[in-house]
Amino acid sequence: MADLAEVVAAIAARGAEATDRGRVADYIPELAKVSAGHFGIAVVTAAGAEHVAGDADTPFSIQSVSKVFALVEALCRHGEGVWDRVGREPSGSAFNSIIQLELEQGRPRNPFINAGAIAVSDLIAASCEPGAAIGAILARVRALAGDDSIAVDAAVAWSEAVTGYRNAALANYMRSFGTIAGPVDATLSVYFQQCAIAMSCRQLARAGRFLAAGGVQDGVVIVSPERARRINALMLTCGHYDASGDFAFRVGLPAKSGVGGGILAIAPGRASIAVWSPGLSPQGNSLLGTAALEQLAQAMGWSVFNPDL
Ligand SMILES: NC(=O)CC[C@H](N)C(=O)O
Repeated sequence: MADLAEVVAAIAARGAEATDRGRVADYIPELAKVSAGHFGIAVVTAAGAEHVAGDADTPFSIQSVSKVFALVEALCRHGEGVWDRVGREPSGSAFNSIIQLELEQGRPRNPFINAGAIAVSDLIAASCEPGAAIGAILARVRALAGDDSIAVDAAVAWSEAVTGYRNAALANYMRSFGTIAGPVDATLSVYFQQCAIAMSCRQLARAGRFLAAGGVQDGVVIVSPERARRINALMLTCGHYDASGDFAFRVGLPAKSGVGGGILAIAPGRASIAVWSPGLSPQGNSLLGTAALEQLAQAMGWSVFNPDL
C-alpha cells in the first residue's frame, strides 16, 4: 500500500506544475477573479488523521458542494418527505438545464442539479423562521467542520444574485408547479448564499468525514448509516451532472463538484477528500481536481468498485 502522505505531496506537486488547467467559471463575475493557478488537496481519514498539500488552507467558493450539506439539513428536517419534491436519478444534462423540468412537470431529477438544490433550499426555508434558513445551513457546515469562522462570501452571493437569471427562471418555473412553496426571491437568496459559502480544502474534508464513517463524526450521529450510504449513492450517480458517469469510470468514488473548482470525495470507511483547482471542464467540474482524485484513487486503491476498499 502506497504511503498516503507521499501520494498527497506528489499529487500537489503535479497539480502545481500542470499547464492545461481548464477555464475558470466566468458566468458569476466574482468567480472570474480567481486565479487558475491554485491547487489544494486535503485528505482526512475516517479516524481523523489529516494530510494536506498545496493551497489546502486557502478558502474558496464551495458553490455546488454546498448542495450536499443542504441535503443533509433538509433530510434532518423533513426526513423522506424530501423525495416528494426531488427525484434520485442522474439527469444526464447540464447543472443549470431547464428543458427536463418542463418534460417532467417541474420535478427536478435530483438534489444536486440547480433546480433540485433550489427546491431543497425552499424546503429548509419552509421549516425555519423567515430569514433563518441560511443560518441553519451555515451552522450545519460549521458544526461538521468544527470551525465557526466559516462564512458566506457576501461579494460572491451578490454577484450571483444580480446575474442569476437562469436560476430565477428555474425557481419561477418550479413555483408554478408547487415544487417550491415559498416566495421565489427568498428561496433564491438562501440558494445563492449557500453556494457562496467559502471554505478551504481542509475545512471541507473535515466537514465530509461523517460520510466516510457511516454517518458518525467524533462519536456524534450526524445521520444514520443508511442515510450516509444513500447520500454517497447520490453523490456517485449525480454529483458531477452530465459527467457523473465519466467521473465514476475514472475515479469510482462518491463526490460532489462545484463551479468554484472544489470537489468533495468520499472513500467509504477510508477518508474524506477535498481538492480545489478553479479551472473547469466544459461540464463545470474542476479539471485538475478530477485528475488529482483519479491519481489518489489509483495509488491508494480507493474506489467503491475495488473489492478491497
Ligand atoms: N455547478 C455549480 O457549482 C453551480 C452553482 C452556482 N451557484 C449556480 O447556481 O450556477
